Amino acid sequence: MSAKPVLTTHKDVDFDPEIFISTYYSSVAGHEEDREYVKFFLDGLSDAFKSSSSYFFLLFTRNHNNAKPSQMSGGAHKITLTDRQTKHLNDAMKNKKGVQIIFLKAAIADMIKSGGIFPLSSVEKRQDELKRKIQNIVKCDVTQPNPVFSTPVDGVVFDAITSSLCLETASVTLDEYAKSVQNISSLLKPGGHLVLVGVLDETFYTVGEFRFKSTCIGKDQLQDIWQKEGFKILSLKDFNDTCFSLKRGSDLSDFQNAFVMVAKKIEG
Ligand SMILES: C[S@@+](CC[C@H](N)C(=O)[O-])C[C@H]1O[C@@H](n2cnc3c(N)ncnc32)[C@H](O)[C@@H]1O
Repeated sequence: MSAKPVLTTHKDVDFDPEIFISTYYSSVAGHEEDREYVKFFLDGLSDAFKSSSSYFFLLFTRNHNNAKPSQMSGGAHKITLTDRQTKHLNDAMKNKKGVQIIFLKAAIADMIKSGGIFPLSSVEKRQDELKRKIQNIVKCDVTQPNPVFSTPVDGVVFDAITSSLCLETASVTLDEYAKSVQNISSLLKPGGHLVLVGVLDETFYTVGEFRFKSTCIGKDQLQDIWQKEGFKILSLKDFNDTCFSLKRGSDLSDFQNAFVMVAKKIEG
């Protein structure tokens, strides 16, 4: 029998992206307990970005074209990648065989086989295109008032931000979550768009020997917090409405639902 995972938080322990990917994203269906939630995210992001879901793993998208959400994937030509840990992002950029944190080749390949979003010939092209657009990889801590504090992007306000499965794991209480929302909002220009991927009603998720605590946030609380921060929610798709009810209680994670939200920071 394997040892019981150690309960911790992202503040205390770095997680291992290789174990994370092999656990949750080994195929387009995701982990068997998660019942195609990866496909739900890809489809949801595909709708949000219209022509591409390549930004699945990108936290912050900087776009100098003032693009609308439907134009963001094509329009964004300067992208900044951020995370609390940046080593895996740097490795992935340097080494094609490195951690495939940006492109889930297996997942994309499966989708192609099943007639999904990507034509086969475009996968490598998209990968190269995205690599060209990534200008910076910088550390960020969403729990801090100035989350991206390192040069060269300190003080920059972004045209669009995308964040995936980060906010709920960066904190534990709803108050802390709301503070992270405030911190992220300070990085987005008024009128800018946010594309947010997350899970609902989750208290933990497990990566290898560590069980990370998570903010247990419901759909209404999510909307409430973003609206109070001055965002207009343009769309909010959730897994249980779109696919089927998860109702899970697993050793891996206890999230009950997942969502893709598109919101706009209100001007003035
Ligand atoms: C569940 S993983 C999600 C990884 C990836 N974005 C995805 O969608 O699969 C959570 C990520 O949040 C990052 N993270 C945790 N706390 C953070 C913080 N305070 N600020 C920024 N990133 C944080 C972790 O380093 C990790 O990469």
